[in-house]
Amino acid sequence: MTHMHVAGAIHADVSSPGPQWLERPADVNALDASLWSDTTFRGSDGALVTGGMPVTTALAETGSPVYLLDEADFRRRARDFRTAFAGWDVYYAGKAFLTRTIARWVAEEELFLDVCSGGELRTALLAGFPAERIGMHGNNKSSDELAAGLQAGVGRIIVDSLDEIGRIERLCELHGWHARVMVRVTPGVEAHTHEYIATAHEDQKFGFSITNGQAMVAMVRCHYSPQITLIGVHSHIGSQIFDTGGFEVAARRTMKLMAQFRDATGELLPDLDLGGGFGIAYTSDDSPSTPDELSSNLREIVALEARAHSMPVPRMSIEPGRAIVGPSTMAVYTVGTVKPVDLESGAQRVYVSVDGGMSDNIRPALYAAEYSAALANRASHASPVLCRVVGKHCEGGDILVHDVFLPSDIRPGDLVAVPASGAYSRAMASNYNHTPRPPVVAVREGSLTTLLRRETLDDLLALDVGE
Ligand SMILES: Cc1ncc(COP(=O)(O)O)c(C=O)c1O
Ligand SMILES: N[C@@H](CCCC[NH3+])C(=O)O
Repeated sequence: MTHMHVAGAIHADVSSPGPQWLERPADVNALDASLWSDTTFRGSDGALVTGGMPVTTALAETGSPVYLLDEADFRRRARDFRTAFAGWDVYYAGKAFLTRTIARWVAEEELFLDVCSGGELRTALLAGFPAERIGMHGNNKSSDELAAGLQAGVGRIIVDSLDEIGRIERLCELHGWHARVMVRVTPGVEAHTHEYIATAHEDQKFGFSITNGQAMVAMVRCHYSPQITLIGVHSHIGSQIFDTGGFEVAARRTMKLMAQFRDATGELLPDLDLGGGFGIAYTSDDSPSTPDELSSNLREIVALEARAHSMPVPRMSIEPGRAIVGPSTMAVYTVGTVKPVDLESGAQRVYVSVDGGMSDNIRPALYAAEYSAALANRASHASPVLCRVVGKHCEGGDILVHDVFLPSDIRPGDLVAVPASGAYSRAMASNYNHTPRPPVVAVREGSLTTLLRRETLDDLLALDVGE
């Protein structure tokens, strides 16, 4: 069955039912609280409110598109991890999103910080983040990056190759520095997540394999190095993981390795880090665990394994990134065009093009990540229609939200907000099609603080030093 269209008209009554997991909402204006930050709700005039401010007011100030970060929500999630994991060290994973202000909040909330590049390290140090509370990651840290970390006195470097261990030794010897090191191991876990973000199976770039003996080789090498103090073992199984089974296997294998190391060398390593990767809700179909649930699961597993190997429970740490910053932030875009298309089934889908896209959120294109969205500047009495929110880039896969029901009267000039956009969106943004990257603005109690300003075309053109 095909339909005749008046330009732009939407046949709401024949909209596709959407994918199975996506229910046609009874009320298209309702927000699923599990997807939005703590302070977000639909105000009495129909516009979304976040951090005590209508998004329409925020956008009048910031321009579009923008990432609005709910500061109270970010701090609350950081605190929830710290409280639930009391006695463990919680490292905020800066790769998810890091600015100087964020580093300051992380310090104020008494978390530690995981950085994975010289740029993240510099950002943290510029913010005055205490170096001894920083852990430094990376599978190919340059000598310059290692030197910056060693000179600053970072609390630990998580080593990922024998080449890196050699590099650290040479730097320490040359400058009289000393390194506190953890060995990143690959426990051979198949984490249930997208293959690009699973990091504990054998055939990938991170870590030393426990199975083939490389992990023990690296540990022994560090143990006997005069420039290095080996403090423990690190495992990170992947990201956006819901099932604690993977952590259980990782804890079992890493603690067995620590026991074998003790038996071989007589030294009991004090530290074990189980990494980050705790999943969040991007759509109503996702049901993540709370920090309390994660904590009691992990504590139980670790206590069990410690007993099994007659060792004390190590000094434990974790590295959540997404679970702290992801839900705190919504991306807000302005609708530019609305175009209904007919599907083979005879149903219809509406393509809603916005003023951002894969340059500010690559995750749907890269990992087939699902998101949700809502009309943000007003409420609507129109019936829900199946939409696809797409960007403005010259790429068919430039999709922000594959499937979402929005009101059928959605039109150019409307604002669309995408929740759970705080992690790995702006942090992974590019300038594809010479697109300046959007700002990130914190909202709290009705006032705005810019964390990252909007990039301008002049910023981009300044890089182009040709004639
Ligand atoms: C070593 C390490 N720690 C922590 C994280 C943070 O992961 P997430 O943001 O999923 O918690 C990552 C990213 O996957 C990582 O590679
Ligand atoms: N960037 C990934 C997560 C992996 C990042 C850290 N190892 C994502 O957006 O889901």
